[in-house]
Formats: sequence, C-alpha cells, structure tokens
Amino acid sequence: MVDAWPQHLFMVGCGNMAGQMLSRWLACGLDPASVTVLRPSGKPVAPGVEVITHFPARFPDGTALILGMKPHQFENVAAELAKVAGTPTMFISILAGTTAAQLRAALPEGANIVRVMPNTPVGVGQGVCALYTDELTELAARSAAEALMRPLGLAEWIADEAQFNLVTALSGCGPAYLFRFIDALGIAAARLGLPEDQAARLALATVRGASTLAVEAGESPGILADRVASPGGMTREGMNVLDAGESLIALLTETLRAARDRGEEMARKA
Ligand SMILES: NC(=O)C1=CN([C@@H]2O[C@H](COP(=O)(O)OP(=O)(O)OC[C@H]3O[C@@H](n4cnc5c(N)ncnc54)[C@H](O)[C@@H]3O)[C@@H](O)[C@H]2O)C=CC1
Ligand SMILES: O=C(O)[C@@H]1CCC=N1
Repeated sequence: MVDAWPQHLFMVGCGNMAGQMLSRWLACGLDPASVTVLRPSGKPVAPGVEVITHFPARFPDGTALILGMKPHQFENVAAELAKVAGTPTMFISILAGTTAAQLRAALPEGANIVRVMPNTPVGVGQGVCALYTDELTELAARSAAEALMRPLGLAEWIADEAQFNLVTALSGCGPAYLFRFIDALGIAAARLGLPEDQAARLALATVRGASTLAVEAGESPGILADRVASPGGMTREGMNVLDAGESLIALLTETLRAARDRGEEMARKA
C-alpha cells in the first residue's frame, strides 16, 4: 500500500497514538525489522520490532524519525537527539501544539520537518492525518511523509499553520467527542428506561451504521437527517431539541474552541 517505506523508522515514544500508527503500518506491510522504538519502559510493542530505552550512538542510514512522546518531553528529547550521530531524512512530529518553528529551533539545522496530526482510528485505517510543513522542508520529504500517512486513512495538508490547533481540535480530538456522544446516547436512553447494556449496544450500532451510511450515501448529512425525519413524526420532535437555538452547534463550537485554545496555550508555554 506504500510504494516506498522509509529505509528505517525510528519512533520516539509509542503510546496510545504512535502505537496505533505503527500497528496500521505493520498491518499494511511495513517490515518490523526496519523499525526501532525508543520508550523508557522498554516494553515490547510488536513482534520483530526493536525496542530500546536509550538513544543509540548513531541513527541507521535512511532513518525517518517520529516524535511520538508528549509535547512537554520535547525539550529533553531534542537535547538527547542532538548527541546522536547521523541526521534523519525527516522528522515527523505528532506533538499537539508544538509549532514548526519550535521544532526547527531545537532540531538540527536544515532538517526536514513535517507536523502530522493523526487520530486514533488510524489503527483501523480510518483515521485522519492533517499535515503541515514549512518552506524549508524538501519536496521529497514532504511526499514521503504524505505517502507514509496514506494507509492510515484520510491525509490532508493544512496550508496555514495558524489553523493547525483548530484542525487538531476537530480531527485529532474528535474521536473522543464521538466516543462521548455514543456514551451519552446510551445513557440518555437508559435514563428514560431502557436496560443500560441494551441501550449502550443500540447506541453504538446506531452510530456505526449512521457514520458508514454518511460516508457511502453520497448525500450530505443534512439530507440524510431529513430522510429519517418524517414530517410530523418522532425524529423531527427530537431534532427540534438539538436544533433549538443551534444548541448542538453552539456546544460543539465551545468544545472545539476550548481544545484549540489549549493547543495555543501549550505552544506559548513551550
Ligand atoms: N492520543 C491521541 O489521540 C493523540 C495524541 N497526539 C499526540 O501524540 C503524542 C503522544 O500522545 P499519547 O500517545 O496519547 O501519549 P502516551 O502517554 O500514550 O504515549 C507517550 C509515549 O511516550 C513515551 N515516552 C515518555 N517519555 C519519553 C521520553 N523521554 N522519550 C521517549 N519516549 C518517551 C512513553 O513511554 C509512551 O510510550 C502527544 O504528543 C500528543 O499530542 C496526537 C494526536 C492524537
Ligand atoms: O489531547 C491531546 O492533547 C492530544 C491532541 C489530539 C488528541 N490528543
């Protein structure tokens, strides 16, 4: 699925997010012998993948490096990286809030740097990866980064880095909001009298079916909603509650605003 995997993939940190990326790449044919994971716990990540607890003396030739730890660990990691011989062909950062300029200031001069904002559904090949790079990154590195993200789901470049935190709030954080919605739908039905486990089951299956239909129908979600809502029927009454004063849109606007603003605050603190 990927024409040319990186000669070597070096992952700094491999937790909830980077772990999902790696799992999908391995499922798509990435050779585990071409991957090194650095993680302080030293816990294995997948059969055949080398796990180390400290940086090596030199990076293997043709190394693409993924920064997959927490944003606040970047400063320490960059200091350690500076001691390793051999410059990676590119640095891919999935760190929320950390800007290209902040990455560039701490990474080797002239490095190819690509910011990627993935989300956890990449593990099932249905994620979103937003990409951003600056003009100093070579075209070949830009293409290689995009090719690497393609098997993970939708990969889209963001032209203006100022929008990266908003994109993060939408697609990076989005799965969490959807998981909350699934829970809330089930809890609401349980509060109204359905057995809890049955409500949770029906809510999950409803969300799965509706999102698959939304993807496959070739119609807007608005039209699909209208097709459920018979005039004078039950759905319309329910949607009137969601639509009153645009309450759902207002709630989500505040949700995305809070997440986006936190990204900006994280960047200021770095
Ligand atoms: N969880 C998510 O859905 C998303 C997370 N991200 C970004 O992914 C990054 C990681 O987040 P999670 O996977 O959720 O966190 P996590 O806590 O699950 O994983 C962090 C990993 O970093 C490792 N680590 C800790 N200190 C380290 C060090 N000094 N050197 C190398 N590795 C170290 C840990 O062992 C762990 O494997 C963050 O920068 C976050 O902003 C981006 C998009 C979505
Ligand atoms: O919560 C976070 O900061 C990261 C960024 C996107 C999803 N998780």
